[in-house]
Amino acid sequence: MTGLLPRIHSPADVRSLPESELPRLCEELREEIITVCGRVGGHLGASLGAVELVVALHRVFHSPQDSILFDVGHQAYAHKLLTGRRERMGTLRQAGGIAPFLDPRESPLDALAAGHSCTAVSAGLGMLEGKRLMGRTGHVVAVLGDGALTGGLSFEGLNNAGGSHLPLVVLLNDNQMSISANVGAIPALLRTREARAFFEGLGFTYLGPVDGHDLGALLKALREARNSSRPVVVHAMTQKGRGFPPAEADVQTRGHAMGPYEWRDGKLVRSRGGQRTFSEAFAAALDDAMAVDPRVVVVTPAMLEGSALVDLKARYPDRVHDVGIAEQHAVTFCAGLAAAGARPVCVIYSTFLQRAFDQVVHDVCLPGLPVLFAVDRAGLVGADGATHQGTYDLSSLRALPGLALMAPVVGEDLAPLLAAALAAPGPSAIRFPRGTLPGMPPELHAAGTSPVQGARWLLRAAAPRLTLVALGPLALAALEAARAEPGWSVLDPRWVSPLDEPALLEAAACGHVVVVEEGTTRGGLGSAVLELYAAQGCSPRVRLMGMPDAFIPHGDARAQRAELGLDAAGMRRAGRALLEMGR
Ligand SMILES: Cc1ncc(C[n+]2csc(CCOP(=O)(O)OP(=O)(O)O)c2C)c(N)n1
Ligand SMILES: CC(=O)[C@@H](O)[C@H](O)COP(=O)(O)O
Ligand SMILES: [Mg+2]
Repeated sequence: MTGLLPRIHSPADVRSLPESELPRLCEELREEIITVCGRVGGHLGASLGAVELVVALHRVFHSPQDSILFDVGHQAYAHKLLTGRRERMGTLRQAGGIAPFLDPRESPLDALAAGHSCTAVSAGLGMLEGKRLMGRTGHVVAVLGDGALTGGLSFEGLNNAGGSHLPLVVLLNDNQMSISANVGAIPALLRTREARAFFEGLGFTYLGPVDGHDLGALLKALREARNSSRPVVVHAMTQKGRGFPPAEADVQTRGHAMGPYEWRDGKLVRSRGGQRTFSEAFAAALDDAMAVDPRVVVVTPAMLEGSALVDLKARYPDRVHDVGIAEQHAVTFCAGLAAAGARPVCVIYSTFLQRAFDQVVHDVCLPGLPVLFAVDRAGLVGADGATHQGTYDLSSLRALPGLALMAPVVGEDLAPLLAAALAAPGPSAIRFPRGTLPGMPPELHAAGTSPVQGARWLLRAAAPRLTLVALGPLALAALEAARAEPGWSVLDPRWVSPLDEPALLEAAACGHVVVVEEGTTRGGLGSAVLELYAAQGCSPRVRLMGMPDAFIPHGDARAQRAELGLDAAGMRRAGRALLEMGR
């Protein structure tokens, strides 16, 4: 018997199937998602839980005339499979392949470009209003998870939508999970009868709760929602990871995001590498700091798992706070903690910190409060692509008066930098990348990891011709490059703000400086160095290397580094070209 999926190229094909075939279609979608994720990894749990929702949505709504907006987009693999991308799904999250989330540039059936959470209601309402303004018809459905209801932006949208009386359909995919178990009062309220009163109080018609795996019930509720002339919430209860026993059994995340896996002798084998990550090393340093200083508290906006804080939370349940997908709140909550005398550490991905920039400026830096931002996933992140690259933390944080900004080269740098940050009277940030810890090269052993004040020479040429000023782990590639080039020195600036000005002026004395950072070159470390040289009337030849003025898509981070010249070979090429210019 041939499958149904190969015959489905668009939502119209889903609509043309007899309703009795839909359960089989769901089964095939699950099999395909499990197979694809096994090969290439991905957001398995959420996508498995949303299979029936996706099928029912495409059955009831006619996209692209109707717009279906998936919050984040990590739950929408079934949507990708039903919208002409099945044959390319094996390229998911790889360079040039199918995108990790949804993007209208990949398919006109992706109504919303996303990757960050809590945007669907606002964008959906805007689309509905935009269609009205442009004289276009078509329904709009915002599909969001219970996790998205921990974020303020969703509520800004719900407030506006409920007051607008426009017929926005909100499909609430309630699986009781964010990445970890969901947190706070609102998810708890969703489990009670108050859910109806809550949404009705906000101006919505409430339909549910419906079993989100019961196609009949879903189709009925969605048809009713489609026919409504006012805002509607359809509350669907789903199971994250459904249909894949290892995900269903994973109490931590229900298989939220999994690396490639395979079955051997009936058992699932995951290749996790086993090496320690920067996040894990930072969490270990935090553990030590918390043991000796009871003022230290840790705050994460819904990234306990990714930031390796699960064990720390178990050890210090009252001093590690998961505040939900609420970056703005996380930062201002830290400001309050600091104002009360605590030493808060806000562990936050670089890309998600973007959402809380004003809170960093207004609530933390302006009053000069001692909040430490542990900026995880700084730089290239790989398969999550453009929405998740840690591109802007250096250039945005560097601009803030009084904020000390530091970067470790190796894991051994983390504890001394953390100690320095916790001892500082004002705000500070330590940025570190996604991925495993590098080894400690002999030059770093010699230079040492403390004291941490100022820059650190990792290699000093006897007759210097060029200095590589390289931030974070890129200093290791700089060392490799410089070892092969006579007359090249390597300076690890360690602090982007305040800059170690004497060391950077010394770096310029040889006449040629290459500044390397994993962040946008617009306004980052390189710009800071150029500003210093301009202010001091010092004019070496300078080349800036970093992330370009463009959004970098999904791909292998290591390969992308090489493409951008952020490896030893690229630094050698750049340095040589700079020296050539001087001839
Ligand atoms: C602004 C922002 N913060 C954090 C994340 C990381 N993140 C991605 S999915 C997710 C959980 C979302 O939970 P929910 O909306 O309930 O969807 P589910 O995964 O349960 O289907 C989180 C925290 C993000 N994508 N965007
Ligand atoms: C969808 C989302 O935002 C997260 O699941 C993210 O993909 C996690 O990234 P890490 O794998 O780097 O923790
Ligand atoms: Mg959820």
